[in-house]
Amino acid sequence: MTLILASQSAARRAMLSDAGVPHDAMAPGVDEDAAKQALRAEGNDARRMADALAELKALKLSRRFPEALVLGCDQTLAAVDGAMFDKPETRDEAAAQLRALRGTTHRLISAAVICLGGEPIWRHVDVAKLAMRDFSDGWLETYLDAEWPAIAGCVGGYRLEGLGAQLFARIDGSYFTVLGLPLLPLLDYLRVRGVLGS
Ligand SMILES: Nc1nc2c(ncn2[C@H]2C[C@H](O)[C@@H](COP(=O)(O)OP(=O)(O)OP(=O)(O)O)O2)c(=O)[nH]1
Repeated sequence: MTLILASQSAARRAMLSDAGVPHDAMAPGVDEDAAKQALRAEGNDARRMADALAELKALKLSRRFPEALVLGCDQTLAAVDGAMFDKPETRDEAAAQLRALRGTTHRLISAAVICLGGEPIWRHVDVAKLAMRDFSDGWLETYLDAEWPAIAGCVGGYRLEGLGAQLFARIDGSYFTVLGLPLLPLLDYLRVRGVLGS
């Protein structure tokens, strides 16, 4: 049975490929901004947002390919005060987000939903807690000189790998969840489904 990844995320595609999961990747073709706005207006928290957006993406392609397993994913960030951050559109926005997060612990919530025949059949939400150190403004500029615009596609305005490791004092949770996919629970399920060997 084919697995379709309903995602344009390079990180998600790489995680699946590197883990030996055969899949086709396709853009989910949903208006995420409109969906996020509606979900926020309904008062959904970061966890519910991630789960609902992951399902939306998976459902959209599952209706087109009802015979395939379709995986949708989404990641949200909740700051210690409950504020939600998304992907920065400018370097200044990335700087502002990182200044707001430094010296605090925030949560990255990564959700995955699998649909078959237009119906959700599996879902998992995983949370990582990241304690960001109180880095200096000077160090922040060094980081952005090196990492902008590569971090423009990342929730929170950072990549953990590479120089991004210097942002953090401590991380509790899965590396994969930080990169946007609850990979280990997904692999478990794919073994149950017989997509992967056990
Ligand atoms: N390489 C890397 N990517 C990260 C990291 N943290 C988050 N990301 C990326 C993974 C996802 O592509 C993106 C999370 O944003 P979304 O969940 O909205 O996914 P995105 O719009 O990129 O793709 P999709 O909606 O799945 O088509 O941030 C990290 O530490 N390293």
